[in-house]
Amino acid sequence: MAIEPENNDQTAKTLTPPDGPPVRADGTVPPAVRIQGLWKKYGEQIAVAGIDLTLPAGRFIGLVGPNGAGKTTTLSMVTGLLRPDAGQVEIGGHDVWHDPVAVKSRIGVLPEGLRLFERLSGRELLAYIGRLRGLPGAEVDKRADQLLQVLDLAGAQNKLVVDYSTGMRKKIGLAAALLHNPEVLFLDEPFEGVDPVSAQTIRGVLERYTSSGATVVFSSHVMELVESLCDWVAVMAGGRIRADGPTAEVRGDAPSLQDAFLELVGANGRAAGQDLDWLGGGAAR
Ligand SMILES: Nc1ncnc2c1ncn2[C@@H]1O[C@H](COP(=O)(O)OP(=O)(O)OP(=O)(O)O)[C@@H](O)[C@H]1O
Repeated sequence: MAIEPENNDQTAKTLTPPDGPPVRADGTVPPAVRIQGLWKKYGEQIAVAGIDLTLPAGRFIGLVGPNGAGKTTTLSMVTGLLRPDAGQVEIGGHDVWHDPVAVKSRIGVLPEGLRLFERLSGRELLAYIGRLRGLPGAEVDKRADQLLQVLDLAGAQNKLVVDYSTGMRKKIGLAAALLHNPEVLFLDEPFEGVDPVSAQTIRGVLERYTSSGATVVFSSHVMELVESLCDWVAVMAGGRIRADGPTAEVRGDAPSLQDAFLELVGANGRAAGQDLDWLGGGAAR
């Protein structure tokens, strides 16, 4: 499918946010994300139990928590993909549900279980997303070339997305989320299923992106990764925020963020498989 680029500078000016965090008229910078009283229940299951959380702009932020903590549900509500039962979310000072266009032009999202247009090539997918974002064709071409190159997808740019591997899907999804140079990028488990070389590549792209003043919020279970990448963390468990703040503060006196995390979510000292006395090659069957 050929998508002809069209020059539409005016729309691009409206939709493309400036580099770095936005500044209010009084010179202050609104937080990247402000969450107040956010609730979500699925039937009787409380997934998110009325959380309040403020994430500052220009940081590399990790949202961590055990399986079922409510991370995906929170990120889905914060990015406008899932309607909360109650509560309010603002991105850069704009309400996610009352001002969706302003919010969506400022954010990039790599959701969990990413759905892509499978019958487009990687290159066509970026061209299509660029047009949806209102970017001029020539600018989309330039950015797509650079993103495909940096993410090591240039050789696969004409391959259909349906034929991409898991890691390649993450990378083309990341390219699509970055194409319009958002102020805040939300990534749900961006490193899951990604080989160490690709993980290093993604990491480099994200570090470069935050160094220019943009904000990354990503969820992960890999504590070493979060500790080495993030300067701010929020720890979730049972639908609540257990701790949040600069990584060093949340870690406190614990030897590592992993230890602090286990303490915070109440998993320290939990018996690890003592009851499985039948398990193991040498045990009687
Ligand atoms: N669509 C749904 N219907 C019913 N329950 C759901 C649904 N989505 C999530 N839940 C429940 O809500 C809770 C939070 O789930 P969520 O996926 O947000 O957690 P998570 O922290 O992202 O977990 P993981 O790290 O395993 O991906 C869990 O108990 C889960 O079973």
